[in-house]
Amino acid sequence: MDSCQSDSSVPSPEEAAIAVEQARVSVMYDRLDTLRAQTEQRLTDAHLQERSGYAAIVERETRSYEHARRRAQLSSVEEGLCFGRIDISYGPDDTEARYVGRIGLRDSEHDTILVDWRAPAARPFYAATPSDPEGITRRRHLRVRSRRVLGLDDEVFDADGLSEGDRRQLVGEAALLASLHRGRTGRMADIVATIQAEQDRVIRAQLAGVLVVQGGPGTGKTVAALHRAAYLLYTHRRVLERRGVLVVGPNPAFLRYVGNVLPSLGETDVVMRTVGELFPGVEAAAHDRHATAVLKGSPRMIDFVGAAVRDRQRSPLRAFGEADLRVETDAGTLVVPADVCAHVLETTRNLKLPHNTARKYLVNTLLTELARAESELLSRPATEEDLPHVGARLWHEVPVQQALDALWPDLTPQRVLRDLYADPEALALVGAEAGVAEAESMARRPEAPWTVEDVPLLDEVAELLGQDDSLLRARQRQLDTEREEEVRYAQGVLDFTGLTEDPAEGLDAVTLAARHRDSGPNLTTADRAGADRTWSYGHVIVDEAQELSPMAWRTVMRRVPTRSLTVVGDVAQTGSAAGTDSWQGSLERYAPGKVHVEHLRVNYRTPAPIMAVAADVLREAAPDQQIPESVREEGDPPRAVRLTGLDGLPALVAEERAAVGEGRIAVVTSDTSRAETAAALPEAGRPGTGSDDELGNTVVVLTATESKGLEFDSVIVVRPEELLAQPRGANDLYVALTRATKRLTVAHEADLPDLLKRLAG
Ligand SMILES: Nc1ncnc2c1ncn2[C@@H]1O[C@H](COP(=O)(O)OP(=O)(O)OP(=O)(O)O)[C@@H](O)[C@H]1O
Repeated sequence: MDSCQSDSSVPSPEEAAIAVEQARVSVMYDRLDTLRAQTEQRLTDAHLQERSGYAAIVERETRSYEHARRRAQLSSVEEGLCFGRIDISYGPDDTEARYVGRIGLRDSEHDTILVDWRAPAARPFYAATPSDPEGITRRRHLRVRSRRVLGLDDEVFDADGLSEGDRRQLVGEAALLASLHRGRTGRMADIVATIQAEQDRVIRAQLAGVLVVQGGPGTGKTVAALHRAAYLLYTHRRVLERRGVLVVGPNPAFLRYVGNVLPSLGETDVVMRTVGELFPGVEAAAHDRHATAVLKGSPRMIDFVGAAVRDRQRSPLRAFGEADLRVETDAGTLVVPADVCAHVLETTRNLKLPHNTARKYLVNTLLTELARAESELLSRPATEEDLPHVGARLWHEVPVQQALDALWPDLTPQRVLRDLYADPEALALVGAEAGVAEAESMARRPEAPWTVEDVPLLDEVAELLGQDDSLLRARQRQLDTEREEEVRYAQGVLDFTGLTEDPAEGLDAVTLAARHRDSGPNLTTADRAGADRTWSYGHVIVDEAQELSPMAWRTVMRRVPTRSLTVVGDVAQTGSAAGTDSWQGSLERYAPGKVHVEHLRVNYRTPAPIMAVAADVLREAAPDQQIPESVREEGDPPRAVRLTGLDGLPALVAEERAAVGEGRIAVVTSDTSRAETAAALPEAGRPGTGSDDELGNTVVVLTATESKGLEFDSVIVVRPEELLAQPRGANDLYVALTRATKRLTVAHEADLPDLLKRLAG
């Protein structure tokens, strides 16, 4: 079937080529349909399998899971199944046409008809350049919609005939530009059909070591990092399927924005988190004020946190204001003398065990001393062997527990920090001990929510506390609930298959659930990894990594002891108070000699006229940084508009709506003007409102920080003078200006800042 042929009886060369490709593509879709039908059938067969016995049931469940996975993968590749072809020359008259697509396909004879984009055989499709064609004579991009081949873009690699300018030409320029001109939807799309050579190097880099991808705004760092995750999962599936991949992003709105890309590439087993979500059980989204954020992110917090935990290990004098330990019990007042208490405390500390583990030693030793005191008080001599039993009995008396808890309590990370923040005296004491004079600035109410900056501190405390019983207990409760669920599920399996419980054979729902759990098909690696603070991931990708503080890096590194990371960011966009301005400075200590930096230099987002405005700001924000070169030379001229108040914003937004049609508009403000701007535009969406589709709104109001990593057809930057007055003002303004894919308006009330004078002309 070829709908693209014209009515004329002689097709043009392009029409003829399209007809040839249509025939090939149709074969691929036919094969896809066959595979889908087969998978569906296997899934049904697995469900109906009649063999009984544990092994058969477990096998069936495992197979069902695998078939369901395959079904999901086959259905995610419908659009754009095949998007490219390379012609490889092995000699005169010996050419192979190799097709590249979202997955690999073989025909019924087992011959390859489509190569997975991640396979080594597909590499030349992305990596070939006119100066290094990698053995291919032609690269062809196929434009396919709804199974129809609509058009072709060819690049012929005839290196001899090319000028230097042509050599620098981008890979598949026509296909790339077509994809860049598309309007924005509020969700990032995959770029599998138009990955560029410099991005391909990043995507296919080796798994080991720390790969830093440094690049200006819009150079495709994020999208390349996500494709790298898909590539690594494909290439190193056995390692990564077991250990999982973690992607750390700057904020929840960003994670939702990019959340489509991996599923569209057929990958769902990736854990996505912000730094504020890295500590299971805590979901922090708010940030501390600038100075507090700097303090909490600084390595000085390592000593501070250590001092905070030591502060909970107290002498009777510190805990009760008395040198001896005195406890009122049923038998009378028991006394452990000050020197004995001091000795026990010192010995416990010298064990150098985590706090909650060491507590067990301290409690047992002091219970023995209290037992000795009781036997003396009652004049009832007890042997050394008796004392532990007496101590165990004393532990059941509430005043005993309270007294020992006051000396060396069982702690959770949350409790350590919450108590400390709520107690200015303790803050001052701990600060003095750790040399942090400004510690009191961290004071706050106990009910205040956790901030993103607290999360690395919680993680640090957790390390010092060791295995925490209360968390274990919570986990145990969770496991119990899961187990109940599994039993219910297993019961369902039994009911569904018509197998009845047979206690004689041991076939019951509980045992089946246990078997099922051991084979583990229903709990994915991502599920398990995400819930476990001490999980070691196979690979970690950190996006907008310039925002991470030294303390946040420690938290991330704990999750990847092998130091297999992809770190993506732009030191010129650092807005966070404690963020990075040198990759080597932040990372070298964790992986000496293993940090490798790749640069992305081409901007795929911002047209040249807008980038020129941003470049003036970049020279101020980060004079050493290279200005990315825009792929798109043309674009609407950016403009400055003077407002007399924010009530002028709705009219500006209306103009932009008219200009971008279905496209999306962001109004970017300073932190101080955010509320006022949102009030002036009540119809606009705002992140953090909890709605999943907040970025799907046509118009959104964002601060520069919230806009990180996102992009919009039109951007209105409000009150640039206020953005510049923020602590990393020039960086914030740079971020705001570079969000635009088509149009930029700067709405100012004060005089236009000098940095933006280009807009005045
Ligand atoms: N090879 C490509 N083909 C098509 N589109 C691309 C390509 N590379 C990048 N893009 C598009 O360019 C835009 C910018 O990419 P991305 O957001 O990954 O850049 P970034 O470097 O992370 O930017 P920022 O630093 O501002 O967060 C996205 O819309 C992305 O889809």
